[in-house]
This record gives sequence, structure tokens and C-alpha cells, in this order.
Amino acid sequence: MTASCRFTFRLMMLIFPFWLMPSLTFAAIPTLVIEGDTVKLEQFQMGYFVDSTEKMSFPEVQRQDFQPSSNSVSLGLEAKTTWAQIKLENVNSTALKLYLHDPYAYHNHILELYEVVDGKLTRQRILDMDRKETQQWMYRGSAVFDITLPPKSHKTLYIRSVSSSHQWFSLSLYDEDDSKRALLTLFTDIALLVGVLLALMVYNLLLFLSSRLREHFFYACYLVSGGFWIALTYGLLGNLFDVYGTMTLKWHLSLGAMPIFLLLFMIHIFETKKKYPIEHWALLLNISLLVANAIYGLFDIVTALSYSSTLAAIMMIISLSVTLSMLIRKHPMALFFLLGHGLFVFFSSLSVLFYKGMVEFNYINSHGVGIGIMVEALVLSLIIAYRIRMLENLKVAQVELKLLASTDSLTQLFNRRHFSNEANAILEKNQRAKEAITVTVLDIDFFKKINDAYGHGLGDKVIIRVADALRAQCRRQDIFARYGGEEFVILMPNTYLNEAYTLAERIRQELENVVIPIDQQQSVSFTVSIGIAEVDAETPDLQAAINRADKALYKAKNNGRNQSQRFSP
Ligand SMILES: Nc1nc2c(ncn2[C@@H]2O[C@H](COP(=O)(O)OP(=O)(O)OP(=O)(O)O)[C@@H](O)[C@H]2O)c(=O)[nH]1
Repeated sequence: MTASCRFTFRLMMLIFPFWLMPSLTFAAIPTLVIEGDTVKLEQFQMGYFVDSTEKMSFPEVQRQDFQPSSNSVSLGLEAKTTWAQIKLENVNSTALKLYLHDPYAYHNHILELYEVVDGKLTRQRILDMDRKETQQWMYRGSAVFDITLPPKSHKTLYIRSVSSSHQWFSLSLYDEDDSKRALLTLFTDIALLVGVLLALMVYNLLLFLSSRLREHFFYACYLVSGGFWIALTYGLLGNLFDVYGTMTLKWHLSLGAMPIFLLLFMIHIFETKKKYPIEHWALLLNISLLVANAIYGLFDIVTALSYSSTLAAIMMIISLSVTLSMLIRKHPMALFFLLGHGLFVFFSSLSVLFYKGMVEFNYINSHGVGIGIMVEALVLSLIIAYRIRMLENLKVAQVELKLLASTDSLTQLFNRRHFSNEANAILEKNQRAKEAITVTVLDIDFFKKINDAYGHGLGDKVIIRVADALRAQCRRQDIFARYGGEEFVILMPNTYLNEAYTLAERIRQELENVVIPIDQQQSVSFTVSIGIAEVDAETPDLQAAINRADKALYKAKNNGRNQSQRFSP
């Protein structure tokens, strides 16, 4: 060996331990030293190993290298069978009873606990979520295993967890009191979340029942499926009803239903079918994918769930693009939707990354979908309130427009068009009953002279006064209108000619006595002439009846005005 070789070798020997050391330090799983009898370990170091063969024996597993990690890990879709390793040392001179908790056990298929002392297996427990008799270690959704640590002893725990789809778990160690406390406070946050969603769901169902607007129905369905899935996936259902395993796995189909309802809500709230065909087809295509996956899930839920993260990502991209497109087109609700849906997408993306094992295990990442749905639901409630207000304003505007189109602006009586519609409807209804119906036409006498002598302003006052008389004298069932300039018409259902004549005379007499003051000295009086004719019961024709009443009116004018005349053939 040359001098330079020797130097290089010595240098390498010098450097190698330092180069190796970090990896050795990295690979070591620290022992949790327990001193005293209070144990509340919620954050500690342990090791995990992913058994990609999914069938390694325990002795084989014991020989594997475990990756150091924190006590909460999310390992994604590929890690179906995972082993956790926890090293314990009781330095007390008394024995200790500990409780190992896995609050996310409800989503696993199998959970096994192996206790090893000095390399020898001392106790083994297998918890199969599909076998009732093994569920003695399940307590309201959490797996709880009791572990005894003899005085001054070491023990290594191996926890095998078999997941049906995505793999994540969080382990904690407690003494008896803290174990009870931890179980008591579980799921209060989820219960609150689900409660708010259910309240919003009831509110939207009521809105749907009163308005029949489908967006409320789809939104209520979205909240039901979302709330149900949150209750299921975050363990509330397991906690309340003690159901786990394959049965609950199937219920994860609600995860497929949730985005379908949200997209249907979008279609209705943005009215894409009518107004935005490209966006409409994009949303329909997305719905078809989700429906296909949901149907597939009826037969093979595990495979369907494995696609759910990818489908969720596609759904987020399409729904966000449609919302952005609505924003560009200045849709009034787009900004609210973008805010609500943007927050949903943000939190759900964290969740997707979490389920795929790509981000750290923390409350927000592990509860992302739930938080996203909640925040979105609250913001979308604003959209619903805004839309209700918009529709109310539209309704008021429509009523105003309808009124405007059917009334005469000077007298506020119905106009000729509206009168004809209403009168024809009455004649049609009367076709079977064939009750007597009478038409009366009223015309102001020498109105031109009034206009010429006192101006149009006073002429208008006379017209308004005639309208007032009609309002005062006509009965509830009568329909009356300003038919032309100074001509009025009344349709009197269930009224014979002579009865109509009496009413017409009452109107004429009232108007005959009207005095409209012009100034201190001057005033104006006027008269009206009236023609009355019955509608032919056999061939009820409104225009024919008005023509006959006009003929009677002509007779009244010719006879010297200020009188009522009945039509006689
Ligand atoms: N002030 C006012 N005048 C109107 C209005 N509409 C129509 N007129 C006038 O009503 C008058 C109708 O006159 P004519 O049809 O000749 O009938 P008349 O003077 O009442 O005579 P007779 O019907 O034969 O008694 C015209 O001078 C129209 O200008 C209105 O809204 N206001």
C-alpha cells in the first residue's frame, strides 16, 4: 500500500463513522422511558414498517428495519398492511397498567397487537372488525388495548394494521384515568360539525318545499351525504352505533354521492343548461364519471374508493374552472361560490394529499374534507340568501310589470287588453252554466267641449271622477275598464239586462250630481250616456255584445244624452 493510499484509507476510516452515524441515529427507534404512574403519551417517536407482501409472519416482521416516525402517520393507498413498533421501558419498581389507543381503528379492517419481551412473544391479540367476538377491544370507534408493564422491565409492542383503502393511524398511550378522559372527549368536534350541516340541510329542505327550486333540494342532498360521510369517516357513526368493518366500508359510497349533488347544485344555481352550454357539458361529464364510479362501488367498493382521490381532484379542477368562467362572465353569484368552493377545494386538497400519505399528520390535513364542507356550506348559505333576495326582487318586478301592462296609467283601471282577456275567460267559464251576462258601455257627453273649454287637465279630472264612480258602484264580481279615451266598459256576470240597467242608472245619477271646482267662482258638471246589452248565452261573443251595447249607447246619445239605454234588436 503506497503512502497516498494509506492516507486515503485512514481518511475514509476517519470520515466513515461520521457519515454512517446520522443514518444509524436516524434508523434507531427510541425507547419510551416511563417514570411515575401518570402516563399521557400523545406525541412520541415510534417505528413503522410497510409489509408490501401483505402476508409476512410475525417473526419475519421482527427482523425488518422499521422507519422511525411520529406516533401519527398517513401512508397512503399503497401501504395496506402496516406494522408499528413502540419500545417501552418501565423504570418504576411497581408494575404499570397502560392503555394503547388507536382512535382511527374504526376505518381499519384488522388490528393486531403483539407484546414482545426479550425477543419473545408474550401476548397476541387480533381484532377483526368483521368479527363481533373480537370487538371487545373496540370502544366507541377507538381500539383500546390494556398493556401490563412489570416493574423495571422492557417491552416492545408491534401493532399490525390492515386497511381497506388508505392507511393512516394515530397511537397514544395512557394510564387508566387519562384513557377514560381521552375516550370521553372524542368526536365532540365531529358531532358539532355534523349538527351544523344537518341544521343547514333542514333549512334547505324547507326552502325547497316552499319554493320548489331544485338547487335547495340538491344542496340539502349534498349536505346529507357530506354530513353522513363526515360522521362515517371521522368515526362518529362507529362511536354512536358501534358498527365497523366491511359494512361501514360500503357506506363510503356516500363520498361518491356528495360531489354529484354539489355539481347538480352548480348546474341549477348558475342555470348552465339555459345559459352556458360548454360549462354545462363539462359538469355533466364530471357527474357521469362520478356516477359510474359510485355504481362500480356497489360491486367493488375498495377499487371504487381507490379512484375517489383522483376523481375528487378532477371534480375540483372542473368545478373551479366553471366557477372561474362564471366569474369572468360576471355572474353575480360566482364570487361567493368561488370563495366557498375555493376554501372547500383548498381543505379537501390537503385531505387528498393526506390520504395519499404525502403531507404530515395533523388535525387540519386529516379532517380537511370535513372542514372544507363546513366552510363551504356556510359561505354557500350566503349564496342561497342572495338568490332568495334576487328571486324576491324579480317576483316584485314581474308583478309590477304585469300590473303596468294591464292598467291604465291615468285612472288605474284595467285597460282594454286586460279587460278583454278577463272578460273572455269569464265567458268561457260560463259556457256550461249559461248564466246571464251583461255588458255596459259608458261615454262622457260632449267631452271634447270640456277639454276645449277648460283644458286637458280638467278633462283628465273628469275621466278620473268617472273611474271613481265605477269603483264605488260596481260589485265585486263586475269587471270594469277604461276602454278608450272617454269610454268605459263594464262586464257584469250573473246579471240580467234590467239589473244592469239599475246599476248603470245609479252610476249615471251619481255623476250627474258631480261638481268639479275650477276656481272660487267656476265649476264644471258633466253627464254620461250608457248603452247596455246582454251577452248571447248560446254564442257568447264579447265583441258582438260590446257592439250591441254601443248601438244602445248611440241611441242614448241620439235621444239627448245623460241617459241609459238597453239594447233592443
Ligand atoms: N283630457 C283628456 N281628453 C281625452 C283623453 N282621451 C281622449 N280625449 C279626448 O276626448 C275627446 C272625445 O271627443 P268625441 O269622441 O268627439 O266625443 P264627445 O266630445 O264626448 O262627444 P259625444 O261623445 O258625442 O258626446 C277628444 O277631444 C279627445 O281628445 C284623455 O286621456 N284626456
